[in-house]
Amino acid sequence: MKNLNDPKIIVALDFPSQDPALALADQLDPKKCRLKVGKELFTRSGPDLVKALQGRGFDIFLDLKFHDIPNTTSAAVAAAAELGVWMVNVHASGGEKMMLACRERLEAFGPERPLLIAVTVLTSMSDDDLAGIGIADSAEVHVSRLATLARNSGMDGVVCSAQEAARLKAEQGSDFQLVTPGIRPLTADKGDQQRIMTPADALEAGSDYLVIGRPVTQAPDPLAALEAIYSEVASV
Ligand SMILES: O=C(O)c1cc(=O)[nH]c(=O)n1[C@@H]1O[C@H](COP(=O)(O)O)[C@@H](O)[C@H]1O
Repeated sequence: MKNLNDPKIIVALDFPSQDPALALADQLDPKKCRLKVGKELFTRSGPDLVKALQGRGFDIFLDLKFHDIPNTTSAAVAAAAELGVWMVNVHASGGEKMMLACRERLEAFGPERPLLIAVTVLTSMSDDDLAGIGIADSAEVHVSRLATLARNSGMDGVVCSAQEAARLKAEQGSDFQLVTPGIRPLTADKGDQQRIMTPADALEAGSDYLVIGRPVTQAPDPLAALEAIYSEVASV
């Protein structure tokens, strides 16, 4: 991993409450990773926890995957920007008007606004799961469609599987940020993820940021697990 001032690994702090989240953060280094605060932790511990993590020097990806009518979603994104988070996300399935409203609302925050990212198809979903919600296309095709919609709606990038990264970089261009969860080091369990890739393969494929949760947070020594991933990708 070449540039440690722009850490490419985002550790998902999927903890039930503030204490274990801060305990893990205190074992990590803001020069080596960013942190993701998601639904469970934010619902319990809220903006104060985000501020506590920012106070420790970490950039925060607020992963609340907003998906609602344009007025509601854009107001939520503005609230995230006021919190000073580095990245915030919405569901691309919310549509063009919703995403455009979010982007327009963020303009007021100037160049320091958060990166605005759209979730395409969740990495826990297979082609069969998509069929179950009435989408006959493969995940790869549907992700491409949603990524094009997201770019045309002013998004800075998308959340997708690293399996789709090479195709999306070719289709959307190198500036369009690819944030890829479903990352599994060679020795890790797949868990509930379906569309997975190793950290090194994901970076090779064009991922800009790797979102990694349990392989780090559930490891007996989380810092050692993070360092092992850095070693695994050292040549990329
Ligand atoms: O938006 C996300 O971060 C996200 C999107 C997606 O499609 N899949 C996905 O796993 N995530 C998040 O990425 C993290 C993955 O965690 P692990 O599976 O434990 O590595 C979780 O916090 C998920 O909420």
